[in-house]
Amino acid sequence: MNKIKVSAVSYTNSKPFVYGIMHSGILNQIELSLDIPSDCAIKLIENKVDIGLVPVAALLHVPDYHIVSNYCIGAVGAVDSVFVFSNKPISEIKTLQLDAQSRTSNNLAKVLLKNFWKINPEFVDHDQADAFVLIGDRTFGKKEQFLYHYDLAEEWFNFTELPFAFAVWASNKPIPEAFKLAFNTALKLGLDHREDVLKTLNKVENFDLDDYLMNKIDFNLDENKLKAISKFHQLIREL
Ligand SMILES: C=C(O[C@@H]1C=C(C(=O)O)C=C[C@H]1O)C(=O)O
Repeated sequence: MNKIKVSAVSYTNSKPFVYGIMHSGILNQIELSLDIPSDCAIKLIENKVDIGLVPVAALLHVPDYHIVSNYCIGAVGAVDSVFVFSNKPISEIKTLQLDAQSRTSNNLAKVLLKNFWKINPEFVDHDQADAFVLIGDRTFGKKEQFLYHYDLAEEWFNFTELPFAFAVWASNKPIPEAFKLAFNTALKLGLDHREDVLKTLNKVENFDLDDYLMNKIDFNLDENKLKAISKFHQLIREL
């Protein structure tokens, strides 16, 4: 049988999933790659992989997508790794630089700027902007370096009273039920072993990795996160 090609996110938030895949029998049915989120998106859209831990904003560009797991990269309130950083308060921001590694958070910033903060900054492609979006491990320990930091999952919660899902496991074609079952069992194994995953990680200054993987990232793709995804998609379409 041909192996199922899977692209997972290369950030710390996905380490429990990768641990689960590496420590279960499913590994020999999979060709696994670890990619930055924007590459996960491109690979799924261009059919270079069958399944991706894909930024939810990119699902709008996958014609026939199927969510293949009840797990995700989400948060209920603050996530602690997706920010707009600035030395000005949000109301004074005139220019904003997006994060080239992101698909979801860039769109989330645009949605919140328009609908929640109700400002209309220019999106620029240089690092002299008043503010910038940054996601993933590159944000760890950086909060104190700026006068203002806006956690976008927390701001989404303030705006909608909903949790948020940044990335979901989705395929671009139907996937056999038996594989899906084994895949989800592997993901669960990883989540159940987060303490072991944490033991393998190097300490990060000014950042609580334990709190991040045990509390801040919410891995369950429940009803309210699905509701959030559909609201988010609608707001992206209206941008
Ligand atoms: C919470 C995060 O979620 C992520 C954010 C993504 C995005 O903005 O496109 C995609 C995948 C996730 O890794 C993070 O990376 O910090």
